[in-house]
Amino acid sequence: MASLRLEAIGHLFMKPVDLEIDAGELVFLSGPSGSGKSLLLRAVADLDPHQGEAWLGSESRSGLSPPVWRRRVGLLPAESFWWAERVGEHLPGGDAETAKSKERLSDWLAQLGFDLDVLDWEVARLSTGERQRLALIRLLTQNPEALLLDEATANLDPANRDQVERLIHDYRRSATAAVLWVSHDPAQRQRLATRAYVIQDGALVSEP
Ligand SMILES: Nc1ncnc2c1ncn2[C@@H]1O[C@H](COP(=O)(O)OP(=O)(O)OP(=O)(O)O)[C@@H](O)[C@H]1O
Repeated sequence: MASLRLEAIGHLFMKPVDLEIDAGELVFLSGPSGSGKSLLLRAVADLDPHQGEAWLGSESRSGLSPPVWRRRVGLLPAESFWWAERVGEHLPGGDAETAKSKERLSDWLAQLGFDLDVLDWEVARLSTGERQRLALIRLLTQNPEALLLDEATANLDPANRDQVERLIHDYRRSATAAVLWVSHDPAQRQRLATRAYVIQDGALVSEP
């Protein structure tokens, strides 16, 4: 239930950005390859050196420890990182037996086309699209209050893309989460967002 506010956030390739996303609002961000979209999300998540400050409601990022900030402002990177052998090891209560009693987790898995036995799968066998969908579920299990999504549907076919869009929509509504979504897809912007920005010459420009 908090807005996400960027105050003069800048990095090596970008002029400082001021942007406020209301609680429950979804804002799109696009721009040419290499224009600095991912670096901007990483700066907001405090993963790279940068200037400026970010706020979640009235709480500043610098007032919170980095792990707490990153749990509350969840980043879905374009390429997810997996550190354990099996999918379920990356999720709280992520073994198939416990997950049965976790209605939300099993619902999310079903919504994205997985049975509970996916939790026993080895990460090494996951396709790119499976990784992407499971990384989203992993992120949501941490109950983030705001989302930073880096091309969340880039590797998906239209049916899976629609399912992911729906899940993010439902989560945004139920958690009243502010969402900043990097996407190259103008049709996706038309479907989902009321406000969109593009990075041009290192600056954030509002799109009509
Ligand atoms: N660690 C780094 N050191 C130096 N340059 C970097 C580093 N990370 C990214 N860059 C450069 O910064 C620029 C912006 O990168 P970024 O990943 O933000 O682009 P992007 O807009 O997300 O592009 P794409 O749409 O292709 O994903 C690129 O030119 C990239 O090569």
